Amino acid sequence: MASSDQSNDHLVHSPDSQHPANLICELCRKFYTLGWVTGTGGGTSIRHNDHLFIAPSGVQKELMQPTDMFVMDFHSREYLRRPPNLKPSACTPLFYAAFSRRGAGCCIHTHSQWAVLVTLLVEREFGSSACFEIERIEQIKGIPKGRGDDGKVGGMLGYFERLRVPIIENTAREEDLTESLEAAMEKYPDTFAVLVRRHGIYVWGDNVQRAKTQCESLDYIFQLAVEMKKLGLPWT
Ligand SMILES: CSC[C@@H](O)[C@@H](O)C(=O)COP(=O)(O)O
Ligand SMILES: [Zn+2]
Repeated sequence: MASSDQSNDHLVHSPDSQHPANLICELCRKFYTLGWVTGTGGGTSIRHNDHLFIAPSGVQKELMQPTDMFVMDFHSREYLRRPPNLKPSACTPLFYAAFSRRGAGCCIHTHSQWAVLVTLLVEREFGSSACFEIERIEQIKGIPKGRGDDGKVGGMLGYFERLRVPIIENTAREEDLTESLEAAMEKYPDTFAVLVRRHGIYVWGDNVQRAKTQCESLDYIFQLAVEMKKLGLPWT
């Protein structure tokens, strides 16, 4: 992309609070108060039509401005807008996997301590991927069941159904998680989230509202699961 395209400011300037560049900043401010994007970790990306809105790497995510956002073309994967002196989030290939493989409209990455603790409570399984499983908790109904053959979300999990969230092993560099995240998506076609051991979680949804509420439901369930484990109560 020509360097003149770096100043495509119209892509991120909008008085509309629901514009992706504005929303990412607002969401990250909220997520910071929850401990989800502390110390520059974590982040959020939104797809709007063929534009992907991506935050910079290594910045305080709760202080970002709309003009800090990168904009990538979904099909060519070229940057239509690159703020000077910033690098795109290292999570970009993982966000891209959610957009391209799952048709997501938003993907959230948190470093929530509840997500990290849950990954420490599930044994690493030799030769097969590990998975967090829980059932008979009301908040499970905040998580979608998966997609039908038509590609549409097939309703929410029921109270008596089991929530499964695959866990992948962490890597030294965020980008290097991409292959195992994609493998977990293949193995668990119904999942809307993947935990990363000792690191956090990626949660995606058809749109911002769904990704956010699913992430909130999961975080609530993880906190509960950690407390249940301390009390010796079974998850399933
Ligand atoms: C506290 S550094 C965390 C990063 O290495 C990474 O895990 C992360 O979630 C954020 O990456 P970033 O490139 O800043 O968007
Ligand atoms: Zn991370």
